[in-house]
Amino acid sequence: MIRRLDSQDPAFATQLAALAPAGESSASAVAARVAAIIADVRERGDAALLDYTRELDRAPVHQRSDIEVPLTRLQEALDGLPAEQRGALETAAQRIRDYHERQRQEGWQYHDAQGNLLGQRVTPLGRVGVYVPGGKASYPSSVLMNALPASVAGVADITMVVPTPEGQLNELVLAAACLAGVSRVLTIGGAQAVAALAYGTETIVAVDKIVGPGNAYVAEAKRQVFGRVGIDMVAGPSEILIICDGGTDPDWIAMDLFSQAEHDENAQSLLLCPDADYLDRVEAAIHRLLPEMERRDIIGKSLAARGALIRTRDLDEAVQLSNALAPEHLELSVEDPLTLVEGIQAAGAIFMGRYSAEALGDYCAGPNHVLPTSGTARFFSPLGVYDFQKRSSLIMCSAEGVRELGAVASILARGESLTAHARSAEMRLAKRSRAGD
Ligand SMILES: NC(=O)c1ccc[n+]([C@@H]2O[C@H](COP(=O)([O-])OP(=O)(O)OC[C@H]3O[C@@H](n4cnc5c(N)ncnc54)[C@H](O)[C@@H]3O)[C@@H](O)[C@H]2O)c1
Ligand SMILES: N[C@H](CO)Cc1c[nH]c[nH+]1
Ligand SMILES: [Zn+2]
Repeated sequence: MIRRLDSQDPAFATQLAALAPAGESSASAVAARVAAIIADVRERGDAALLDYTRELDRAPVHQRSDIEVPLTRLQEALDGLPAEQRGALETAAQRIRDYHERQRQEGWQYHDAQGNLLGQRVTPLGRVGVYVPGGKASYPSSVLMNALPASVAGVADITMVVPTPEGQLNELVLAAACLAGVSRVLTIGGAQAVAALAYGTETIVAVDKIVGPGNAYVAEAKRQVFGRVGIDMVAGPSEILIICDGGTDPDWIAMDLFSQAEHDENAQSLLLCPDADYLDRVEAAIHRLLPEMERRDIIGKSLAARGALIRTRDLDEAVQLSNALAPEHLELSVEDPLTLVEGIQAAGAIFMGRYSAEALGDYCAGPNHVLPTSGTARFFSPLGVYDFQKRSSLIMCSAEGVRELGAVASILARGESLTAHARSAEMRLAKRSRAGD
């Protein structure tokens, strides 16, 4: 059910490469389908949205108002939650907000030696679209993780889209949208929702940036509309990579592997450990615990397709392999994680020590659970407040301050044969700023 690999095996590199996400052929079929959906939504607007939502989500939507959830319904959902669920959601929201408040960037400025003011102004994006996945499961936690950083950044208009298969609203998702201060909720999903957010329709105002995870159709649609709007990242299926020294309860590790496998058949769960006996015990735990899982079919398929228990030479080699894979979630389930973490170069989120289950980060630890996947942690970061802030450079030259700058600019502009640039700078060297002075 889950393969065993050994890093000392000559075939290891090939075996590891075979665990990469789905290949080019399925990707190009998805790309073609997505391009057609985007073109259709651009052409037919709301009518196309209604058609795709009926076809792909099997939802009974016939007019524009059928795909919008009134804001009063969000408050009703929050008020109607059992006290235990409401408490958990509010605790998670508060912890996520507290963490993200620390990410907010402020502008800055200074005066140079010539008396010119230089600086950076930081402002929130005006309007963002938040994609909340909803095809195979509902994700109230993703509502909080996407919308709260936008709200902390000061985004005034947060449009949330979420598919509702068969038209079934999820009360926790609506309640989370209420807590996160979402401005508008539309029950649409997939490439059609991304297209509507990027280009606008009769009833949906186009946004400046689209964030949030989703399946292959959502990821591809975000890739295709990038440039028209900003996006956070192109996320693939969920991943977990665990480095263990053999000292953690094997049941805990088996369950941590399941926790990402249960998201998707294409999710990836890897365990790296130098102790072969320990890997035997984890494998036994996997076989014993899997039948108890509600989503055992998905977990089983995911572990068989992309999972592996890998014996490494030592923990240092495990760190090197992890750096090469740059996993979305990395657990350092070892005695001294603070030393091991020093060697980690790329990972979306790092969970340190035997108690730090990845699942805690998914819901309520505080850091964001929207993370780079498929090796993109080499250059992408977790979703954060910084994704909802933009920066403008500030330059204010004084009559005295311009002298040195103008002379330098003039020389460099003439070196580029850009006479207008040069003269624009030179004119300010000689004259006062106001005509007639
Ligand atoms: N990274 C994160 O933070 C995070 C959080 C939660 C979920 N996830 C991931 O997000 C994904 C969610 O996927 P999902 O499918 O459950 O929900 P989803 O909302 O991403 O996708 C559902 C939509 O896909 C579209 N779709 C499905 N089949 C299609 C087809 N044949 N043609 C065109 N469009 C089609 C439909 O429009 C449907 O509304 C999973 O991979 C999960 O692991 C990631
Ligand atoms: N593990 C997912 C991100 O890869 C996030 C999530 C939401 N709910 C449970 N898990
Ligand atoms: Zn998860």
